[in-house]
Amino acid sequence: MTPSNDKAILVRNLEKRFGSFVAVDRISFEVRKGEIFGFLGPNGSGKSTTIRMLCGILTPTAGEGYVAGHDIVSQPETVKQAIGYMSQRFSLYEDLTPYENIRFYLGVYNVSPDKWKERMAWVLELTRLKEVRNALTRTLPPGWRQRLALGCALLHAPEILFLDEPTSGVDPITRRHFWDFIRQLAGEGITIFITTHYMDEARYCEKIVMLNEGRIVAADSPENIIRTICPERPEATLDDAFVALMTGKKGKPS
Ligand SMILES: Nc1ncnc2c1ncn2[C@@H]1O[C@H](COP(=O)(O)OP(=O)(O)OP(=O)(O)O)[C@@H](O)[C@H]1O
Repeated sequence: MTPSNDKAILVRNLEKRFGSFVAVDRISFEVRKGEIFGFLGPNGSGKSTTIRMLCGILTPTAGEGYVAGHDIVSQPETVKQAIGYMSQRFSLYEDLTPYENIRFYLGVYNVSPDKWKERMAWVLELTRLKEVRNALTRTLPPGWRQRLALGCALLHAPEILFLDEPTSGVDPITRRHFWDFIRQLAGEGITIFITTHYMDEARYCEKIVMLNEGRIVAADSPENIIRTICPERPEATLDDAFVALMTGKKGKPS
């Protein structure tokens, strides 16, 4: 298998075992460049394990994967340079200021020092945090900290952004603003790979892969998944389709 030009991510028969336990069971999927791609599944279904393999920090036990054209097994370091990653916990130093957090991540991502000033200004502008750049991060509202974490993940101008449950614990308005931001980034050509437990926001994804017990149980647009899984229920939601797929019950009228 070789990566093609319009694919940001290409995965074939990817597997991860921990001893005899199969956490990710030979999954295959593709993500187009600039796509907003949703990776959904219940707790323990293998989402984070897959993300860790795609980010080059966990070695698969079998299968292949290419991220931004780089082999996740033989080129994990180049993969890391091409991606941004934001976790549920935002990974910020709460006792540092936004300015100091950004300064820290410029070093982590190996951004060349002659670009620091320009990237710092760019990120403070993008995240609308210029006015509070010298306040303590822990004093900022969750939505602002979320923007800061997202900005830090973008400092090295990655081609692909991995967002692992980025909206956990933030209110619905902040979530909506966050999604406006995500769409803006995708519009600029950045590929978005996102996991979420909120089905209302998964509807914003152009394509979704649903995972259960390490296996792919659905892969399509949200609309097509709903139509296929709940064919007799025109009012069905993605939530209904998700529950039907995870419990093995057909999406019939109750
Ligand atoms: N290092 C490890 N050693 C053994 N088992 C592991 C290890 N990492 C993950 N697992 C197991 O693999 C399975 C998949 O875990 P994973 O964290 O990928 O799920 P997830 O879909 O991301 O769940 P969540 O939504 O709760 O984050 C779980 O049963 C987990 O206990």
